[in-house]
Amino acid sequence: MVTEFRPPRSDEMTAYYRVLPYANGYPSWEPADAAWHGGPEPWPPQRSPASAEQLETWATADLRDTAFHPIGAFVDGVCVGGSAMISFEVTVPGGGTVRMGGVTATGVVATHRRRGYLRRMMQAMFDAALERGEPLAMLSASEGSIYGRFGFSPATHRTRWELARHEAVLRPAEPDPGSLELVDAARAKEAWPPVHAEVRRNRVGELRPQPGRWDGLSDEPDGTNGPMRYLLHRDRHGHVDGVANFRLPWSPTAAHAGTLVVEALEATNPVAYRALWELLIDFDLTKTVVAAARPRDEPLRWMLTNPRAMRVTRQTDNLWARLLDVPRALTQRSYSTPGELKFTIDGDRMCPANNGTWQLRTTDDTAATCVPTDATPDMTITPAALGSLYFGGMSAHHLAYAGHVTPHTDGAVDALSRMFRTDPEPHNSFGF
Ligand SMILES: CC(=O)SCCNC(=O)CCNC(=O)[C@H](O)C(C)(C)COP(=O)(O)OP(=O)(O)OC[C@H]1O[C@@H](n2cnc3c(N)ncnc32)[C@H](O)[C@@H]1OP(=O)(O)O
Repeated sequence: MVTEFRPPRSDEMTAYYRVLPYANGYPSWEPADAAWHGGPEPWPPQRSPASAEQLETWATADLRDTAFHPIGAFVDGVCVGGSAMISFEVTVPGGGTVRMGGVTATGVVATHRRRGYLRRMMQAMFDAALERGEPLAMLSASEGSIYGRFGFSPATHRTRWELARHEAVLRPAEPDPGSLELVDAARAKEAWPPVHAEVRRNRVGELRPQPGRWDGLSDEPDGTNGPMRYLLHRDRHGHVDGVANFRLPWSPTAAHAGTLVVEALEATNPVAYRALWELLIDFDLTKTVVAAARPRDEPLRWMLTNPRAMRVTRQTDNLWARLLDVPRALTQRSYSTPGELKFTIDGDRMCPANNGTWQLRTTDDTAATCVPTDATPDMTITPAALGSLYFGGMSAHHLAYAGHVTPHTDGAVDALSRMFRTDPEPHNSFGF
């Protein structure tokens, strides 16, 4: 038996897709009570396996895409597993961007699982990302127990909340000098990228969108979910500074009838943000608003006269991060305070160059250095914990309490927390 882990050849691309759950109509994520989509179903609606034509379309597009790096597991020439990394840029603390390999499209056929094929594909993808100069990897995890062993750890989070219309009363504010407009998909496609570009500059965790990111926006109904609706906000000068899209799905049950589902809402300033929500939370003939992929630190809560009216129905990790090249990644973000930390990493089997003791020095001008040192470390950090700390959304104290950070000197965890924490929290509004 010959087992290989390598990129699929162009004539193997459709076989490669056939091993992936989403191409087969199999579920792609775990069931959950309050599903990520707005509806009440715990799993996404059933999909048919992709047609031969669909597979060809994906293959043609992905073969042209220089940012798409597929990998396959082949047994005697037959593809039994697949994964891919997409080259992205992600916003990091300080507002800069870092090159990142986003792991996606992962599956091993059910007959070949638990034989180490994913581990081998992951190692090959890490090695290739390092060669391309990507010091970070990220992914969204189908199940929470799989990816910690590869050094990933939650870096951004998302929240699903519901708001009953009769309780959704906003605190008074100055009148909005701008305006709102309902538009079609073609207009939304034009308006969205510049709004997202500005949001992305100011939000740690946001990704530079892939080409074609908004191509799928449409006015066509999606079964009982109905058509997508698009709402723009313009400032007093007519510049678009906020966009939202939402649906009004049909429901067979009285309990879920009258739900307005907000798919996404992005605004570059608080006035646009408030104006978009003001319309959506008081939409005639609805009774509930559901937003399924929102940041944990949603300011709308604090615009309500009754903050408790926003009921969180699900909160979990979103993107997980993994530092592939510790010194390179750490010197590409900036830090809240100047300082110096010496920390040890050991046990990183997949990226062994990360092991050792490092001295991280940050200064007022936000430049940082990270070099090997023989000095006594202030703490030991697990490779995975560094992924959570990197984006600044995870408490160093929590990680120490849970045993992921072991302090060796007094005040080490306080210093780690002061230097790494970010506000607002990291968030990313779309995945990959
Ligand atoms: C980033 C994304 O794309 S998320 C989508 C992931 N895909 C899916 O969930 C689809 C269904 N599942 C699958 O196709 C496969 O089970 C995969 C891809 C998750 C894992 O592939 P495998 O080849 O079976 O994984 P592999 O044998 O390399 O396992 C490596 C380790 O992870 C563990 N592991 C693998 N899958 C799971 C799981 N679902 N739950 C818990 N542990 C798991 C293995 O036990 C093994 O543990 P070890 O390090 O202690 O030896």
